[in-house]
Amino acid sequence: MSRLRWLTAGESHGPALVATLEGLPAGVPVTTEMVADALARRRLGYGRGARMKFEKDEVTFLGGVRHGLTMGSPVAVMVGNTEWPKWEQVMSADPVEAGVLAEQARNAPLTRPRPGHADLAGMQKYGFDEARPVLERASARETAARVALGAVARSYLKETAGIEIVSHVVELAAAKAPYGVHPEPCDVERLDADPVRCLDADASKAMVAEIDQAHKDGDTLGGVVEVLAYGVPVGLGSHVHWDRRLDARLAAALMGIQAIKGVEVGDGFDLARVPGSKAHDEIVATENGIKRTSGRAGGTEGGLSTGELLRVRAAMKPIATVPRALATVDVVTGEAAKAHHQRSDVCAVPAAGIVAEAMVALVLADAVAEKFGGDSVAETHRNVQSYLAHLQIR
Ligand SMILES: Cc1cc2nc3c(=O)[nH]c(=O)nc-3n(C[C@H](O)[C@H](O)[C@H](O)COP(=O)(O)O)c2cc1C
Ligand SMILES: C=C(O[C@@H]1CC(C(=O)O)=C[C@@H](OP(=O)(O)O)[C@H]1O)C(=O)O
Repeated sequence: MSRLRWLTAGESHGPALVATLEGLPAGVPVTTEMVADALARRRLGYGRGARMKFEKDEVTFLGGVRHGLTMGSPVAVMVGNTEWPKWEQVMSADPVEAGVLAEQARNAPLTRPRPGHADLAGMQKYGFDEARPVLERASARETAARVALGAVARSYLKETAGIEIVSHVVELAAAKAPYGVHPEPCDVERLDADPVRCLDADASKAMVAEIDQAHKDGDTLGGVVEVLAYGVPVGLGSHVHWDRRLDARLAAALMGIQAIKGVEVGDGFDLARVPGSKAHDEIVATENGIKRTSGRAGGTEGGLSTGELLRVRAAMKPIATVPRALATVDVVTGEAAKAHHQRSDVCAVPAAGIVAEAMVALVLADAVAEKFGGDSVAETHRNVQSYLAHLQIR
């Protein structure tokens, strides 16, 4: 089934994140600049914390790419954490003398687990007496590695099938963009220039105001992002088994992003609130072939892509490290305490949109590789063209 395999490793304050992607054909255009640009987009967004301002993402390809093209071998990419020098002892892979560690304020044991994070359950499960070994990996810093692989997957999708992916913020706390299906790709540069990556100017202003207020209140916010994929051919995924369904694969991938608590395909939960006559996309014959009259289903039916615009949404909970710290228990004393808080994002919804784009790209790349195979980009492209040219019903 799955033709692509991918993994990430690395901690938030370790030397680097690394990621590998295996199963791509040869000939996918990939450059360091392409990945660096994708990572720069992940750093965008009003409401992010201090670390985003001073940390740089240092991209190095370790394998799989030569002279700007993949070779068919596993792609390995490293994203350096420029914070590392401050954490060299605290996060050292090799043992460090107790005396040296004791001098490190950063090494103070984190015994007041933060609600909404993996801290407490992770400490209990893995047998740690403080949260550092849990939070280092649970941190959304890891999403930089996914975005790096997502950039490679996007290039593959564009070259082989002409698929383009973009996300935008549709809700941020109480501020909401008007409903729209967006049949044509937007100007991505303009969208990225918006402080919250929202397509509606009035909603964008309201979202910025929400963030300013939360900042003043010592609070944090969540929101909803929508990912649109243009040019997805009919027939990715399948109705024949639950784990082949494209909608299920997209939902799992989006839910796998830190802090994502809900996923919708197309109109999602709203579809449950309207009668069937208003819930589905009717099929009509047009000069350009068979089409749907609306995009409520979000481009999948029965677990298969329909060839219409793919549209999925992900809901992010508010940042869990709330400045006005939440109640917890000090696990050493057993006494009531306030959760650890040093610095944090007020809102990371625009960044979560970029991560969601990467996850959608990886799922679609897997589905394209599975359906069309090929060991070179040219071969995959030929297979896509031939399939589309020979569709019996169109
Ligand atoms: C792009 C991005 C940035 C994030 N930044 C922060 C942050 O600065 N502080 C924080 O407490 N949580 C942040 N989070 C969320 C936490 O990592 C997440 O809430 C936590 O791991 C627990 O979420 P879970 O219950 O979904 O696993 C961020 C998430 C994403 C996707
Ligand atoms: C570093 C990134 O995001 C981090 C995600 C994060 C969390 O708890 O998820 C907490 C913050 O890190 P720190 O605890 O070091 O301040 C964010 O800055 C990043 O996105 O590159």
